[in-house]
Amino acid sequence: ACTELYFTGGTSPATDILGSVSVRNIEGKGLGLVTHREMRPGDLVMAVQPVAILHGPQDGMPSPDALVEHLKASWPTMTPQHRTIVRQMFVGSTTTTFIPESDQKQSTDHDARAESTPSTAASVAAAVDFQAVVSYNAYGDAYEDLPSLNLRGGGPPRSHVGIWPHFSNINHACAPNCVHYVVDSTMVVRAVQHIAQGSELLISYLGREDLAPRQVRQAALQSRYGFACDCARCRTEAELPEELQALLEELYNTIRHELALRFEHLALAASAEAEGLDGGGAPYDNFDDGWGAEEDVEGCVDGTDRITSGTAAAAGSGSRSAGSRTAAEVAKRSLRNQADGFGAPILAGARLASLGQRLEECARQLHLALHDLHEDDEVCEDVQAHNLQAGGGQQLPSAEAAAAVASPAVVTGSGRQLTRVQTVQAAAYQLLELLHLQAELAAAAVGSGDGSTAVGTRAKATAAGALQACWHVLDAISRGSELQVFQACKLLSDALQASGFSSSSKREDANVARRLQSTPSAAPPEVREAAALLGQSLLARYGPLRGQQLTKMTQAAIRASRGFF
Ligand SMILES: C[S@@+](CC[C@H](N)C(=O)[O-])C[C@H]1O[C@@H](n2cnc3c(N)ncnc32)[C@H](O)[C@@H]1O
Repeated sequence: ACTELYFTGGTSPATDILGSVSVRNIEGKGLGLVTHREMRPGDLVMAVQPVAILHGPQDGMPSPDALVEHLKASWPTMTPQHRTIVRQMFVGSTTTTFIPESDQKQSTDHDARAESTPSTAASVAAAVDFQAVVSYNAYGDAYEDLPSLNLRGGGPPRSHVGIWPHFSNINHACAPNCVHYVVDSTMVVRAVQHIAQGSELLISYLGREDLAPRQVRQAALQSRYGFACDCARCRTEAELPEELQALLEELYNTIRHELALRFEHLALAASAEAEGLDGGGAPYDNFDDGWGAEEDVEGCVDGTDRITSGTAAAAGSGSRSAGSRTAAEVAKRSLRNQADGFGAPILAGARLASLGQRLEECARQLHLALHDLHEDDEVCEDVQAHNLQAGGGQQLPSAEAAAAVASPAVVTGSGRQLTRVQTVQAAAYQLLELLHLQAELAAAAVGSGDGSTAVGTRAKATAAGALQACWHVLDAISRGSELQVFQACKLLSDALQASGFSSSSKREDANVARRLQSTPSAAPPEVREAAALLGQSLLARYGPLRGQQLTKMTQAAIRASRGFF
């Protein structure tokens, strides 16, 4: 259902499409949305039009305050149904009384009568806490779904801040069973897992912060939405040994506040050097990575987050790249942007080597912790442990530990409950991303030399392994997310290039999806495997697409991912 939405230029369904779902009281959470039938990955939960929305340029997302003013101003002309929806929205307390479905129409009619004159509408408006409605229910992002924007031939991506009916009833989980995104002005929600009939439908409120360890996620949710998250992932992570939880937090801080910045500095220095400037001596800690201080993030529209307060949206630039990319992504993007100016001397240089050592040391610590966890974990059936046990833990050299941590075999768990190992990997996601980047750079540096050394081959294997591990981590905690789709695109592009199935020319790449579909057996196994992973991500995000539609969506996703990384 609703696949046309992705392909037709800017037109949105005139009416809301709602799957078989309804609002229920959920213990400890107030209201929530449950499904009346079993759902599969890709099933549509809803495609709904906003009650109120403001658009802006990508780097100028409208502020929550502007949305508050917009709501107030449009109140008199809003449909009675929309007014009722807004008045019943969560405003900071979970004591909202649940209105049974059978009474909802009645109450809507009653509200419509009560507000039929402008003066009653004005007095009702005075009683609505618009600020709180926006704080707890609005959602903003620096851009809409990029592959479908691409398909619809839309112009530059627009930012948006809005409120959508039904969507605002969905509660949060750190490894949710649904994905959500905006196409034009339509909010689309789809199931990304098998969901049993009667289960609660859940999304993530966190954006990229869902790649952080439990303490960081919990602090964000508490300060922005006022609740202590007790989801399955949080509970599993809370049961990890305390030292391991502390290590994950430490690794997260090291990666985010130190190593990603150093990688970015390396990129800037490289480009300065390429231009003949003396950029190499600048202290890395003077670089602004676009994240701002941790405290600054609080209370802003954080990328894919909902709005957290009426204060200025997206502190700083208001763009998703500042608000919700991981620090590793920022570094990656920066490096790729500079790719033209990159010279082998920098890539092969001492700085890359010392960064690599720091990363490998982090990976070694994580490897040892995973090794202990595995030994400790008698029922860890779906974890293939060979790479955890390789080298007997303590003795494993750090480079091999890095390769082992980056191996996707660690995260092949397919059970519906996250394993403890999967929660550890998810909390260390940014380490995997940087390992991938570092290995890719190392391979490129060797490649620019004699191009065929064992070091280069190993680096390439580590890079591919780390990228696959990233995909699997995302499959466990945010299947169907934009990031998972884009990581799959990168995997496919890399596999195509490595196998020689496709040249690196863009024109050639644009035909990749078509060729893969028409002659799948002609593709080498690693290409078919990467194409299958991309297919899974696309199914979860966009529902079942067939023939031409799937080909077009694959091409659009690959194009959009190029602009992203
Ligand atoms: C957009 S509303 C979601 C619907 C809301 N539960 C209601 O009663 O209308 C967001 C609020 O729901 C509550 N909430 C969402 N996810 C929760 C969770 N996992 N645990 C507890 N409360 C949650 C929090 O109070 C949060 O501020």
